[in-house]
Amino acid sequence: AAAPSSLRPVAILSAERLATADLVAAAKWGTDSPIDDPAREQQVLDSVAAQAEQIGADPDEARRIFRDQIEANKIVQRGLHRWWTVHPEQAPTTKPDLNVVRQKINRINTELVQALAVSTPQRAAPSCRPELALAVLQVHRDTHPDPLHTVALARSLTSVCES
Ligand SMILES: O=C(O)C(=O)C[C@]1(C(=O)O)C=C[C@@H](O)C=C1
Repeated sequence: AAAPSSLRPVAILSAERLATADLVAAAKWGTDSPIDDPAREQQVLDSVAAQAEQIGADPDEARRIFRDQIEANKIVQRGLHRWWTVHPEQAPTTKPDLNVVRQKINRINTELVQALAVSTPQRAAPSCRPELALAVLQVHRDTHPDPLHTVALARSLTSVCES
């Protein structure tokens, strides 16, 4: 069997980050908090750029990749809010604490910055796209995401391969 790809943790952590979108969507559902929170996005981007720099990775690349992660998160949140608008009986009945969810997102962000740094050579290689596609298929097989999360996972990874 082939050696496990260093891109696999990147795909797994991206899927874990997307799973938090369900919690964020539930936290914001029925409140005045909009899905788009530019101040929080800036905080996330500044933080991952600083963490990347600290471990000798490219901070601008971290910003680029996490912009995609955030866009993907919003795809899931918007999709769920639309779904719950049409099917109110399926809307969540308990509201997670957004600050607690953000602490979880922060932890995943740190792990993802590290996984991206480890996979720098693989991300620069011509084999990145097929390797990443395989990693996504493996995550898909292991986690059985719904179509919304599948689409969003692809969106979250668009800048991971450097060429
Ligand atoms: O923390 C939030 O409020 C989120 O919705 C999560 C998140 C993210 O992916 O980090 C996504 C959209 C917001 O604009 C800010 C941040």
